[in-house]
Amino acid sequence: MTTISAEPAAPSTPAAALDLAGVSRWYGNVVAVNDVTMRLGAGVTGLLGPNGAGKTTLLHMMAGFLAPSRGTVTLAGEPTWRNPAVYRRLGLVSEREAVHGFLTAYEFVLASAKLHRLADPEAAARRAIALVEMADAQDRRIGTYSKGMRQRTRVAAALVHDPQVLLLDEPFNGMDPRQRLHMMGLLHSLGDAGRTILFSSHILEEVEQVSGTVQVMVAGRLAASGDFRTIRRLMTNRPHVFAVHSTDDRALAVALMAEPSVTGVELGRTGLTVKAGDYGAFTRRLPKIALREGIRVRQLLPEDESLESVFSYLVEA
Ligand SMILES: Nc1ncnc2c1ncn2[C@@H]1O[C@H](COP(=O)(O)OP(=O)(O)OP(=O)(O)O)[C@@H](O)[C@H]1O
Repeated sequence: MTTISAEPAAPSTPAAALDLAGVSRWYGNVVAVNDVTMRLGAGVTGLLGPNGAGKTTLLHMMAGFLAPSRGTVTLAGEPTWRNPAVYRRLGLVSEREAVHGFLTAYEFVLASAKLHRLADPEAAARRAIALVEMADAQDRRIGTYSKGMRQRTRVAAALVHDPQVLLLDEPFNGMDPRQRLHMMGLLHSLGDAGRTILFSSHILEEVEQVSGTVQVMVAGRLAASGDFRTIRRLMTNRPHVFAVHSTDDRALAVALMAEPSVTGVELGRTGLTVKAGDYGAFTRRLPKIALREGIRVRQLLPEDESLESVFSYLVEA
């Protein structure tokens, strides 16, 4: 993990909890967020879920940009929707946001400071830029920056008013590994300084590396939440599904049913569908069983490895 040399200042007021109580949001017939209840406190939380799970909608409701159709989002007890007092305590880095390439980072962040009507916008812009380690490049045009530098500039703009809560929508998208590490270090140090940081991602590894706590969303619902080790265990211990075809599927099915690593076998027209609790144990055992039974395995294909299926397992669990 890279370390951030500029010591991030703690927010001027301590972090307050962001509370979601029975929050739903629908667009016509589409239920984007369905009855989500969660509490976020100081530190880094990852919001994990496949595309379309409702992460962006949830973040926008948290930030007060979107009204919940039902339920409430509150920061330290105050609703975030239509509440300018709360906007001063929150920052949002949205997923896609065009930044004028002809501006310098300093000009861009300064504009954000002025929008917030800060007493000393110049000092606030310089402080936020130092926090994301962009001071050296702050007078260059944004058009000349790398993706990671542009992203850090947007984080600086969202931090310029020293918010207690920072929400980031897919901040690692399109970054190379070095830029990722840098951004991870930055989020860590902001969280360690007492801010409430929530970032969304559809990649478990990303969330694992940055956050202590993970909230998993699937199809608008909160499917799981907890420490990343618990989430990882839930995801890797799920049953794996394999398509198996051999010279004698019927005999192989009988032999497999006696195997402890196998939790289900189905004989179909094109072969067997086998469910196994442990991926490694099953793939090691199968050739041995086939040899013992005098059967030749013609095909072994894992069937169920899409991200969506992993997530839907969590919903069913
Ligand atoms: N303005 C809108 N009008 C209609 N449907 C919408 C609107 N915004 C989002 N949706 C739908 O709500 C659901 C959740 O979308 P959302 O963007 O919140 O998910 P997400 O997890 O952020 O996914 P992604 O990472 O792909 O942005 C999707 O089915 C999406 O099509």
